[in-house]
Amino acid sequence: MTVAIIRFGGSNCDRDAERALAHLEIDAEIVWHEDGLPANTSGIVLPGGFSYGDYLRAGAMAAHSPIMDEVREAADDGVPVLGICNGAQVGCESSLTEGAFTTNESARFQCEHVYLRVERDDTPWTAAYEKGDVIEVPIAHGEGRYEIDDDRLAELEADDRILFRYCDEDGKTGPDVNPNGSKHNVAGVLGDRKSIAVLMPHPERVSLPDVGSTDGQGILRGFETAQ
Ligand SMILES: NC(=O)CC[C@H](N)C(=O)O
Repeated sequence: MTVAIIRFGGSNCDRDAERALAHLEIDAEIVWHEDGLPANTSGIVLPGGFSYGDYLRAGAMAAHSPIMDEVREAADDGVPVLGICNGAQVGCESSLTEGAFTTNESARFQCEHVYLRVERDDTPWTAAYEKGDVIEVPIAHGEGRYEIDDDRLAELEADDRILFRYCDEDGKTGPDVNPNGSKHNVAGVLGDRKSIAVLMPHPERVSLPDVGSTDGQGILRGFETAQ
């Protein structure tokens, strides 16, 4: 089992993901996007960063790399795919997941710890938690406001495809605990199967005990659970 962490020009959280996965003894390697997916790929991380300097819209240019066609095919074959922050933006821009991550309501880059409520626990990414659990995970983005049209959001909610919502310490969601103005406090969503997920917060930054919290480990363990 090898998780391919796809590096685009401007990715900067690829090594963080590699270290966090190594700590969990999940085999992973960084793959330059122009080299294509290795044949033994059993999982895919679209890491955080500023691919192509966030030109046009964050993630929009990386979404056009030919490797994203391979990612789509692998995802359709059931290979687990996790998009983190800029990777979440790439995921939405390449239609792996629905909606878009747009400029924060504050119009500023925000770097802070937030609370997330686990909205369902029957996915590889959340099997380590219980539905309703609250985890603390950092955000670091300027374009993290989840946007989607109302009808489509209602369908996603009816299909139970919202994975995480921003909340307070007690798990209450609402406009006052919404760091970036995301619609319905959405912080992470599933694609058209449970093995495809994207989220704006950074689980790989709270996975090593040395950095003070391991709340994000369960999300990365999805690569084991999905096998
Ligand atoms: N940490 C990141 O991945 C940065 C995300 C993105 N480029 C933004 O600022 O919105």
